[in-house]
Parts: sequence; C-alpha cells; structure tokens
Amino acid sequence: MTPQEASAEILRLCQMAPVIPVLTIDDAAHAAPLARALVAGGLSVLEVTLRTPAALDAIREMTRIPGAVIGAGTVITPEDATAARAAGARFAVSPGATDRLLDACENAALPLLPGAATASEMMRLAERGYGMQKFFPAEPSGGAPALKSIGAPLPQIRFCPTGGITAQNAPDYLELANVACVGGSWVAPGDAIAARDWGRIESLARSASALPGP
Ligand SMILES: O=C(O)C(=O)C[C@H](O)[C@H](O)COP(=O)(O)O
Repeated sequence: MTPQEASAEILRLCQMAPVIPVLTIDDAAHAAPLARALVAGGLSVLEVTLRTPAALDAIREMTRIPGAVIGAGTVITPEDATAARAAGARFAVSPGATDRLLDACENAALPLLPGAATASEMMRLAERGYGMQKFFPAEPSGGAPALKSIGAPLPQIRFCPTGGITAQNAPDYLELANVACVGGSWVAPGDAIAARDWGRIESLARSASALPGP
C-alpha cells in the first residue's frame, strides 16, 4: 500500500464522524459492549490503544461488532503494526513516525495515521506521500491556533488533531479547513468503562457525533 493510498483510506474513515474515540481497555470483556455503545451513539471508527495487555484481544472482540471499524493506536514499532493487523485492525495510529514504522505499515497494507507536531515533521511525512496526519499532542503543541497557522504554508496537509481535546474545545478544531476529524478519549472515560456505564458512554458518543463536522 502506498502512503497516498493509506492517507486516502484514513481520510475516508475520518469523514465518517467528527470524532474518533481513543480507547484504552484494561479488560477485553469490556470491548464488545463498549464498541456497541459507541456505534449506537453514532461513532463507528474506533481506536484501541496498544497500551494494555488486553488491547489486542479487545481489537479482536470489537471487529465482530456490526458497523464498527476498529483501528490500533499507540502503534510504535513494526511488531506493533504486524500484531495489530493480525488482530483485525483496519488502520493504525502512531504518536510520531519512524522510517521503520512507515515501511512496516506500507508493507503490511495497514493504513497509518502518522503523528507529527512540527512543520518539519509534517513536511517530511508529506514528502513521503502522507497527506493525512495526526497533529499530536494537539493542545500542548499550541492547539487550534497553531494548526490554523500551519495551514497557511501547508494547506495540502489535513489533520486529525489528538491530545487534550475535549467536548468544549473540539469545535475550535473542527471549524479549521485543514481538519478532517478529531480524536480523543473524552467519549469513553476510564471510570465509565470500569463501571460498565455503557449508557453514559453512548450519550457522550451521541453528543460527539452531533458536533458540527468540517
Ligand atoms: O498513542 C496514540 O497513538 C494516540 O492516539 C494517543 C492519543 O491520541 C492520546 O492519548 C489521546 O489523548 P487524550 O484524548 O488527551 O486522552
């Protein structure tokens, strides 16, 4: 898969809803009801971070939920990419990018949303063909004003900003011409998952899916 093909697929997924929930799952038994609640709330593209031992099992469980499109987040190494693909992940998200990781995702035909925080990182990724990038960590890196400034010299790059995004500041990003969608963990808070409060998560997802999209 070429970087251009990967970015086209990522853009397609980003356009399915204004928000991609970033999920950290400690117990694979939570995976199916969590995915059902998010899909019922209108968010079908879900990112499961590879930060817990349960993550790959959670991805496997979630790929069975009708309507859900499951990706892996915190994909750092080529081995992460291979494991995510084998578990059924349809896309991968990384906080940054290395040549080894880009090579691995391209070779595995796993569409990657690579992270970048500076103009040089963004230009390097764009030079390789990645027109869709994750602006990470969005809020500490200057937030929506920074991304708006970046859009002046680099209008051809589109972003999914992630990191510190909330229901309150998401609209500031979603109104930018260079934003396709945002990512964030606020729609599935750890305490709600631990309490199996799927109703609360469905309601947070419903509010997120109703945000005015780009
Ligand atoms: O590691 C990755 O690949 C990620 O996707 C990182 C996430 O974007 C952030 O961890 C989400 O940050 P919050 O919404 O502030 O909790």
